[in-house]
Amino acid sequence: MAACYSEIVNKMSWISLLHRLCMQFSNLTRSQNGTKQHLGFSHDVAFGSCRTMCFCTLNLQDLGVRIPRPLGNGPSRFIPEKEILQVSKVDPRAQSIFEDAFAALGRLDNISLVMGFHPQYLESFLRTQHYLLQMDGPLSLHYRHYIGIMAAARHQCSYLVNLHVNDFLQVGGDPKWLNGLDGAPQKLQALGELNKILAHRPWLLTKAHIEHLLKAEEHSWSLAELIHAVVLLTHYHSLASFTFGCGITPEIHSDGGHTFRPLSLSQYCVCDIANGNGNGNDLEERRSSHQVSGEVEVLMERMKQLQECRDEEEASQEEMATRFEREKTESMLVATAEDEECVQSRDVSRHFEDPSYGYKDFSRRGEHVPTFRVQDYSWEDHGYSLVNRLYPDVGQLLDEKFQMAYNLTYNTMAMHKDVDTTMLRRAIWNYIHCMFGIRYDDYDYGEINQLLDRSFKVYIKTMVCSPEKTTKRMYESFWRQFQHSEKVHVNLLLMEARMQAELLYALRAITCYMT
Ligand SMILES: CC(C)C[C@H](N)C(=O)O
Repeated sequence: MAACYSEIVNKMSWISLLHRLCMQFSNLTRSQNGTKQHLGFSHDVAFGSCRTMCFCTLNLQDLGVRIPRPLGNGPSRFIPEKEILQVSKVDPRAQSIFEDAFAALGRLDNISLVMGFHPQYLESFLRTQHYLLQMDGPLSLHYRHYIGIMAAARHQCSYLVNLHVNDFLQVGGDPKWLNGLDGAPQKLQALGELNKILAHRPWLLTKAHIEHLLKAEEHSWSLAELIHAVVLLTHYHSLASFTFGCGITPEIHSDGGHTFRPLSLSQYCVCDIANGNGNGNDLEERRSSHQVSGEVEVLMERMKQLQECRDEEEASQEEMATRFEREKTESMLVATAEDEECVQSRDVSRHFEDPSYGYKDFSRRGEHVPTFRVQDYSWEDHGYSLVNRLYPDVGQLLDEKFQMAYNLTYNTMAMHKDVDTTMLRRAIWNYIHCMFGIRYDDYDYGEINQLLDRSFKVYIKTMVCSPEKTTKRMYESFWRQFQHSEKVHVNLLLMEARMQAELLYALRAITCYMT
């Protein structure tokens, strides 16, 4: 009987997932003037499912079955659900990407919904991810998901771990491997060290690490497999940053996505509760603009002044180098968040050894990060072709995705239109690379201090170095007048810059090994 109940409950969580998706799609399918469009999911279908659900719920409840209900309000803890759904209502491109993603995977995850603010980028992101996980490639499917789990677990990202645990099992992965890295084949265990270094101190990678993996006799990796693994590791480290940086909530059917605690149903329809519209959190207070008014204008003024100075005087090479070193050292000392509010619903530490090896262990001591000169090894001139040679098409896909993130602009700054934001976006990208010791010798790092204020730097540092410590307060305290979509935009820059930085170190080590 117990088994039978748990089966029903399991089904119910799927029904509720389906219902949620239907509601989401019903929201997506309603166009601005309220007329319905003919898509795979219509409001009627959603409404039908909702009614079925109410019906099921009541009957099952009569039988004494515990009914799961969603926790949280939509895809992000930081962004009101309505705002996220609004995007796809007004942007047909986002809508069609969502449909394709749903058709390909049978799900539409919260990451995609939040990335939907930037459909052009989302398309490139999903294309790459689909290629890495599902298309022909050196690694078997269960290896790919396991590597995703290992990478996400480094940052205690239970959201991504859960997603890939499900995928891993679905493609026939051995459940025993999920008990910990010890339970996985030696070949994967050997990847643990690379995972750890890449995630926290990629500058320490040497060709010896690569050699260790490629020459391990019967457990050795081929070069092509290693490239595939490196791309997956860096993809999931940076996606963990995005997940925490945007406060992505667990999928409804995952751990932490639902609860069995009953809610007072008196004033709400069950469908409203399931849709997250029942508890009034959507009426989230708008950011109090009077305290921060002028913030955007000050920033725009600084950009203008810097542009003018740029045209006037040029600093010497030595001065430019000093400015980089100063910014790099300072970035090491920016404190990341306190431990408050960290949400962890599943013990993921068992997936990797040495959980103590995190960023904080050395940043406080002010470890010296060596300088990596982009003239010596860059993505465009070196990394790209190495990846493309060993794992065809992936270099191209990554390149498109990097460019997309780097060049994405709507020429807006909060409420201002027609603004050239290149300087600000460059400062963000270069600051992240600077934290990793990567230097562009034609960039004046003095600009960073003019454009990125302290609370923004704390957010960036936390999100890139210890993403699991990102808090809602941190998200709210930087750029208070900017739109949520702009903060998601910032997250895309951070995520891609981080991925490229890790990749540069890994690929440079591989190149050293090969030559
Ligand atoms: C990250 C933001 C400053 C981006 C800006 N809204 C733009 O469209 O360029």
